[in-house]
Amino acid sequence: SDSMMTEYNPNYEFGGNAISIKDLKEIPREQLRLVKALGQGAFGEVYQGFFRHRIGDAVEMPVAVKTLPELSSTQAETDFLMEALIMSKFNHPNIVHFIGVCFDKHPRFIVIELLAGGDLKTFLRESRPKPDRASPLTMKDLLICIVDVAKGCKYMEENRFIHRDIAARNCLLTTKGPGRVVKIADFGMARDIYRADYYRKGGKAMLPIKWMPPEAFLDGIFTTKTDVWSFGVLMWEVMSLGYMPYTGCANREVMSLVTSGGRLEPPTNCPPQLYAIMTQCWHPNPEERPSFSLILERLGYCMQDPDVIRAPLPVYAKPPSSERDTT
Ligand SMILES: C[C@@H](Oc1cc(-c2cccc(S(C)(=O)=O)c2)cnc1N)c1cc(F)ccc1N1NC=CN1
Repeated sequence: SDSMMTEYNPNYEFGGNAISIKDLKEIPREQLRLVKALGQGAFGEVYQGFFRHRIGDAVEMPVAVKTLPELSSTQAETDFLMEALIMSKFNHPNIVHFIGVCFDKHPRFIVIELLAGGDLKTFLRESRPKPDRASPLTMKDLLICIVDVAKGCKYMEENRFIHRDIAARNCLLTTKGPGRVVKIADFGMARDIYRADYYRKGGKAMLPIKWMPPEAFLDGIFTTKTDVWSFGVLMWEVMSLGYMPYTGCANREVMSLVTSGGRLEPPTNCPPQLYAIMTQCWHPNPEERPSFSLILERLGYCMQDPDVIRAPLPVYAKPPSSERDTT
């Protein structure tokens, strides 16, 4: 057997028990059918495909397949394994469902549920009001997206798992249409840090500075309150329909702005009750930031508040020329 099976077999501990590679569900490759590329993941191409539970089954389940290129470093192999271990332990409706792996030989695959609505950031940008049509979304739709992510975050908080990269780009939708459910679907940052006790991908360039609190980018301190800060930025992303936070600012400018108390402005038409939750998530003192269970409670009140629910979404306004989107 090759390096994946022998040299690197890091154990992973989640919610009290340790697991390792042997606990991962191995899928026979013949039960998988890759159809089309969805885009580049952190390692290699991500494909849309189908998974047949049993050979001969007529029913095929749509899946997303993360691939690890054959010529990958040992580090990448370990990271890939760690990501599978992390995802395999979650069990929550607002966290992407892990199906299994093909680790018997190259190319290695991680198979997860396919969320046909694509990522949340793209969905928000596509849902902006256009000159010829108002946004198809209501304030309630946006609030439901935010509540879905908060539920996933609450589950991670309860299991003392720190995600480190909560952002609209890392969330997916079951569908773009009504009844959509948002799920947290990318654990790359947590995987990197879990495996190495410092962030090794090379300096600040790789860090999601605009989603990080001061204690994280200044002192490398990460707790569940780090995810609370990032969740506040995700709320801002949703309410602005997918704008890049701190539009036009470089990471260094954001770091000095935020450390001197500067914060994101309320998005157009954002109900003050929602902006209040965002600013609580951005409290300079991590302990003063609300827990995800408290955030969910406050979001619940917003869902019951007609002033919030009935607030209109912004009508068509030419995006500011400086709204350069670089993610
Ligand atoms: C790994 C990948 O996972 C998925 C992507 C899409 C998915 C992503 C985009 C578009 C479509 S779709 C609407 O064409 O079916 C489906 C659907 N389901 C997934 N499980 C992913 C998870 C994320 F949290 C964020 C982005 C991506 N990727 N990776 C490569 C492209 N996106």
